[in-house]
Amino acid sequence: MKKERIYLYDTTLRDGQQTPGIDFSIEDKKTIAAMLDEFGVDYVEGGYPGANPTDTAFFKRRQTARAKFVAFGMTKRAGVSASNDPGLSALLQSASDAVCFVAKSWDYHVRVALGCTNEENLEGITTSVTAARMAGKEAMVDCEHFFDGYKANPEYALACAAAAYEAGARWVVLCDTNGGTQAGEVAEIVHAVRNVVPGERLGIHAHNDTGQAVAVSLAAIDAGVRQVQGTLNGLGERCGNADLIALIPTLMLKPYWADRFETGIGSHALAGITRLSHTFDDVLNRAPNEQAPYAGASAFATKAGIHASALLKDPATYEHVPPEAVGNRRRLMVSDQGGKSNFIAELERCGVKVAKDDPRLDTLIALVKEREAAGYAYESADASFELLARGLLGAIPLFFNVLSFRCLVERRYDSNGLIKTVSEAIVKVEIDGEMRMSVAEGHGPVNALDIALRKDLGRYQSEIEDLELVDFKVRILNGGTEAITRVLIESQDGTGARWRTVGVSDNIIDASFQALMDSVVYKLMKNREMAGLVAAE
Ligand SMILES: CC(=O)SCCNC(=O)CCNC(=O)[C@H](O)C(C)(C)COP(=O)(O)OP(=O)(O)OC[C@H]1O[C@@H](n2cnc3c(N)ncnc32)[C@H](O)[C@@H]1OP(=O)(O)O
Ligand SMILES: CC(=O)C(=O)O
Repeated sequence: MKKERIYLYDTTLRDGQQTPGIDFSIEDKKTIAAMLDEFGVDYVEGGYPGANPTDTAFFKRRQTARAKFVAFGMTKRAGVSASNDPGLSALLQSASDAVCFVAKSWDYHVRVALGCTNEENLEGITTSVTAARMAGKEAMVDCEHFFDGYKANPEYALACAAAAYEAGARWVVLCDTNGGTQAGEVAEIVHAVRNVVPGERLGIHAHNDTGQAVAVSLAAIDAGVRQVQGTLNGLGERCGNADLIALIPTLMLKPYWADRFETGIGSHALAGITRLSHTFDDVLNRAPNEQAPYAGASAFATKAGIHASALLKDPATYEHVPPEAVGNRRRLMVSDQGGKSNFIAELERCGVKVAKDDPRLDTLIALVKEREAAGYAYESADASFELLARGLLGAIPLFFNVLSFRCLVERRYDSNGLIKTVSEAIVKVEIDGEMRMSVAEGHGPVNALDIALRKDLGRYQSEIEDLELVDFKVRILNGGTEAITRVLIESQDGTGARWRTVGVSDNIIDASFQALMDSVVYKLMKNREMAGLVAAE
């Protein structure tokens, strides 16, 4: 059976830009357009030329090599001719391959938001599409509020879709602008629209206000539309748009879709989708969503011993698709939910081999479970786990011995009576039989301790110069005056490697110091490339 083509339309740079807190620079836009182009989507909607200086400048030249570069904007205003509408002119003069017009298709909006007649709105659609085509551009129309409009006045919503189609729009896109339409309703309405516009000219643009944007988009495809609009990581106004990072693998890997449809994305590119998702988060300067379908760090992770045991026998037992297909990886994590299989897999990842019947493995598991009950979280602290395991199963050199540490937080008043809070720390360590004492001031007690600990480690000092703390999280595990505190620290070094360590105590400074110590010791151990050297033989 010949597969039908689904066209992928990305609106990250336009609807994504409408997300609260998102403000792309022109350089961001160029980077993102290039990423999308290389990935293989069919259309990149670059923004709204004429609406702001960034978008106007961005449309001075074509920004994609392969994908069609689309300018977005509204249809001609009522009461002016096409040639006298500055908004329309900006779209037509932009260096785009296509123009996507947003048009009203709900008579209530025509009356309230536009304040013109239904006929004037239809005329605006026809005139705008014709003008874009005459300018040599592919024209398409986003029928705003189409589903709500159809429910209120089906004849008028259909007349808007038909006007766009009859004027020669390549795509008539049905938008669930307020994001409340249910998947079943969308399917029903798409079937009705196909009486006036053929499915191969219809698109869907869904918002995620009920958490169903991907489901709604798939329902529309099932009902006959052949273009789907969405964004990277589901960015978009309010709760976002259909997430292309979830939608594309579903279309390509699930036989229900893949047996009938194809996209312009190859399987090699699909294996880069996790990287695409994370690189995009980097551009936004935000942490990736660990639970994101397909691309999240937890998407193929398990803590559960029963799952890990079966996964090691055959990954298909607990995976709906192979993680490699989307460039992600399987993670069997150690925790109080894990059995021997989780531990053996994690130890192997660290380069430590241990037999399933080695009694030290039972000791390690018991120790991890006991410590987790006390508040440690080893699934989030890979380096602390490795140190614990290597200490128990093999050997870790005693690089240095901390004899004591002290922390002081003092509130001082200067001569003008202004308050200044100062943190000071003193750390005493013994290295090669010699005692060294370091004193440091910091922005807070933990910062002061960190500086003091890393100030003078004798012959190891040069090895930790590139060590950097990149994240510090504190969690109070129980309330009251005897609260237990868990500190998680993320560190990195000049090689770009990152590792996480944990400390737990009823004293936040003590918990922080444990996590700091683990970070430094892990770095020294990593430097020596100890993998294999301390394996439990
Ligand atoms: C569903 C969506 O996401 S659609 C995309 C929404 N995105 C944006 O609005 C972002 C970019 N927008 C902008 O920068 C500005 O709104 C501009 C530059 C487009 C227009 O700015 P202004 O001229 O100051 O108008 P303003 O934003 O106040 O109001 C929008 C106007 O467009 C009109 N309009 C809205 N949709 C349409 C349409 N499809 N066709 C014709 N006119 C329309 C409104 O009736 C309103 O007209 P009015 O000024 O006579 O009341
Ligand atoms: C066009 C658009 O973004 C919408 O209707 O939601």
